[in-house]
Amino acid sequence: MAVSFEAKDKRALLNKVENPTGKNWYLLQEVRRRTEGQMERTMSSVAAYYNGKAVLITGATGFMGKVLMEKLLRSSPDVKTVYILVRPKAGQSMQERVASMLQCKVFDRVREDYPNFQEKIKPINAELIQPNLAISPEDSEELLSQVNVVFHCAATIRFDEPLKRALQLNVLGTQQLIELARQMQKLEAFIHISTAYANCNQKHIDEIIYPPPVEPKKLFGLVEWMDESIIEDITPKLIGEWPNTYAYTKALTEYLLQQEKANLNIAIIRPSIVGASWHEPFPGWIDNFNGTSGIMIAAGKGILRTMIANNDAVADLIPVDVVINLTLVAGWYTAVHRPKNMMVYNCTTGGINPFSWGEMEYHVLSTFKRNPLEQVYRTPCAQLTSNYLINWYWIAVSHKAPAMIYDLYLRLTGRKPRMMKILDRLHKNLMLLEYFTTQSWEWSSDNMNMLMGQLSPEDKKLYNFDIRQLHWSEYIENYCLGAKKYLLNEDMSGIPAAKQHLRK
Ligand SMILES: CCCCCCCCCCCCCCCCCC(=O)SCCNC(=O)CCNC(=O)[C@H](O)C(C)(C)COP(=O)(O)OP(=O)(O)OC[C@H]1O[C@@H](n2cnc3c(N)ncnc32)[C@H](O)[C@@H]1OP(=O)(O)O
Ligand SMILES: NC(=O)C1=CN([C@@H]2O[C@H](COP(=O)(O)OP(=O)(O)OC[C@H]3O[C@@H](n4cnc5c(N)ncnc54)[C@H](OP(=O)(O)O)[C@@H]3O)[C@@H](O)[C@H]2O)C=CC1
Repeated sequence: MAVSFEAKDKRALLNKVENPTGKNWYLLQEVRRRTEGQMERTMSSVAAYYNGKAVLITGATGFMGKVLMEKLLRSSPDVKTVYILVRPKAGQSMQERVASMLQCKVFDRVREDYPNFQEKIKPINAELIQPNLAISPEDSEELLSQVNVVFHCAATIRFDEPLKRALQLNVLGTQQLIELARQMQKLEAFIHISTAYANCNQKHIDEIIYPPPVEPKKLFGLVEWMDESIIEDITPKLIGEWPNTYAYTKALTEYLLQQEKANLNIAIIRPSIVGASWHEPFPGWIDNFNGTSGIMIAAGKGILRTMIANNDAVADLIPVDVVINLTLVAGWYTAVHRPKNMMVYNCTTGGINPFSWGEMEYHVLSTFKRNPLEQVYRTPCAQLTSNYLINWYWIAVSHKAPAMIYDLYLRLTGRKPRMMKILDRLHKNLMLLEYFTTQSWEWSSDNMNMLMGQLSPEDKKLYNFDIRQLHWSEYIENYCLGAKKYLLNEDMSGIPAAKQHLRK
């Protein structure tokens, strides 16, 4: 439905209509939603700031990059250009990748509001681990003369990434981007996305940069000349207290940014475990199986029956739209207020609106019992335990034994056995996540609160990151339904059949 509108007139019109009903009600709700959105935009300092600006985003094809791009284009439709660094991948050229990405559901809202939004996007062929980011001289020249704000989201987020590759991409890639940023003539802000777990060797994490055990630059030489297998061998010694190469390289990157900052206006955003959208662009929107989502689905499918987690530990989940709203506001604040020191924003929920793994278990299972996934393997029924012996027992009884029987049945009916393979992957996944599900951390959030205090009432609504308003039960329900819809492509109309299958 294409609705064109002029905000003030439509608002006046809407106020005259009393108690609309039926079809009109939906139409008027739609007009009201858009009108209010437009009025907020016209009064918003943050949205106004990005209008007319050239913005560069790395990692735009990723989970958070897509949400960032969508929100930026929807809230500041007059943004001058959104440059995105994209590499060719899996036999697809950069252009093909961007074209298929823009078809994604995540862009439906901006597509509806601004059908020509793609015209603002300018993809740049780039590969972060290549010298000079493999950007052509012409593209480089354009970026240097145009870009006002950089959002650096690209990273490898795999916990099992070999150290060499994680260093090359997360640390060296950022170093190269900073070198490029230093030459940008109109640069006003550089926003780096880190992780709240970069300093997970600390129990209380302040909004400061902690010195890493080794100078990042000392490791650069190592990456260049040392054989990959030798680096693998010394990885546990090098990463020390860190649980994986991902968190370790993110810590090194933060320190590197502080060292390389010079006169750049840099801010660091540290989100905790980023989950599906709370509201925008759609409640429950998610597009990957990382971290929580894959485990939720395994529980919903009845495959996961036991896992190591402390029921009382804080599950520091943060919705992706909250992170993106905070990121856009931080970009505005950094550019306009130019804080003297590099600001770090811990973007977490635990200290403000805590939620535990035990509560998570309850809400996930309850949602999937009411709204089953299609073709479930067994009834969703999982338990979290911190007792390794109990967990080991349930793995044998409730994971492996039924999987062996099921695989035998598949073999006997002429099909390929697959359940043990799925379980092996799940167990590897759970082992890597265990570090995060058995402990709690405390993050200070003074800078996030300060940022909220800087916002006008309109900006607070348009860029909402006030997680005190988050109702966990509702959020987790939407998250599970979003995983069903957007990850597994299951239609809600299939729920009665799924329920019948579950009963069988
Ligand atoms: C009772 C319920 C209670 C619920 C409790 C939930 C508890 C969750 C705990 C979460 C803790 C998370 C802590 C994270 C904290 C750090 C936050 C950050 O900064 S970290 C930033 C966040 N970083 C992270 O979270 C990274 C964590 N993950 C990793 O590092 C890796 O995934 C891995 C090493 C664990 C497994 O690697 P590997 O074995 O190689 O497997 P791949 O992954 O490569 O997937 C291969 C293919 O399978 C596909 N697929 C996957 N799952 C499912 C599924 N369930 N179905 C269907 N399909 C699935 C997948 O799409 C892929 O397809 P394709 O692309 O090939 O077509
Ligand atoms: N998801 C989470 O739970 C959390 C994420 N973060 C941080 O947020 C940021 C974004 O994470 P998220 O969106 O989840 O991650 P994704 O894995 O979804 O996206 C990663 C992005 O980085 C790009 N990228 C990876 N390698 C290269 C390369 N060599 N050259 C160019 N681009 C590359 C990917 O491009 P391509 O499509 O080509 O692979 C993709 O666009 C990261 O910095 C991460 O550390 C922080 C806390 C939690």
